[in-house]
Amino acid sequence: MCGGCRNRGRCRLGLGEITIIGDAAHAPVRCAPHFQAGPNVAHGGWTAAMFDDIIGRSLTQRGLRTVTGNLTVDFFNPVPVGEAMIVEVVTESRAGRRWTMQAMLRLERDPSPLARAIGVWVERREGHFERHEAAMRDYRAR
Ligand SMILES: CCCCCCCC(=O)SCCNC(=O)CCNC(=O)[C@H](O)C(C)(C)COP(=O)(O)OP(=O)(O)OC[C@H]1O[C@@H](n2cnc3c(N)ncnc32)[C@H](O)[C@@H]1OP(=O)(O)O
Repeated sequence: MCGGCRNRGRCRLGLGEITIIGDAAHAPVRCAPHFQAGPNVAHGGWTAAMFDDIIGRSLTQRGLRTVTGNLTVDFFNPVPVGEAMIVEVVTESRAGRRWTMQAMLRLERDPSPLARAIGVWVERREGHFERHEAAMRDYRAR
């Protein structure tokens, strides 16, 4: 679970446990009603956040300490609210610290993709968060 939900013990995005199989992964997801945009349709930002979290956590579960470098989402069909869906993640390639990842979102019982994400995750250098904290301290002191 991400830092925002860990203390609550519940993923507010509605994302389930990730199963890792080699360099691929899958997870059950369900868009909660508070992320509704159009009638019974998920906000596109939910779909992007869901992909970001699932791909990032799948890498974390593989022992890789990464952050999202970039993320592109293709929206093929409206994503329903409250419906059981599956996200499938594959590793496209690795070059140095850069991992190119792809993921698909589909209904639990239908193979057609609703949305696809492709992006680059970058392995963090040691002290990543400490440098960020220090930069913010400097900024606030200005
Ligand atoms: C457990 C909960 C999991 C939840 C998952 C959620 C994931 C997230 O949302 S993370 C938050 C969003 N992302 C961020 O905040 C990242 C902000 N960016 C940064 O901190 C830095 O730009 C960072 C770490 C990506 C790169 O900085 P730095 O470590 O100095 O690396 P740098 O030397 O510039 O680049 C390293 C490599 O990455 C590549 N790279 C850097 N930035 C990007 C980018 N935006 N896109 C693609 N590639 C990139 C570089 O080209 C370089 O490649 P190569 O080694 O082949 O030359």
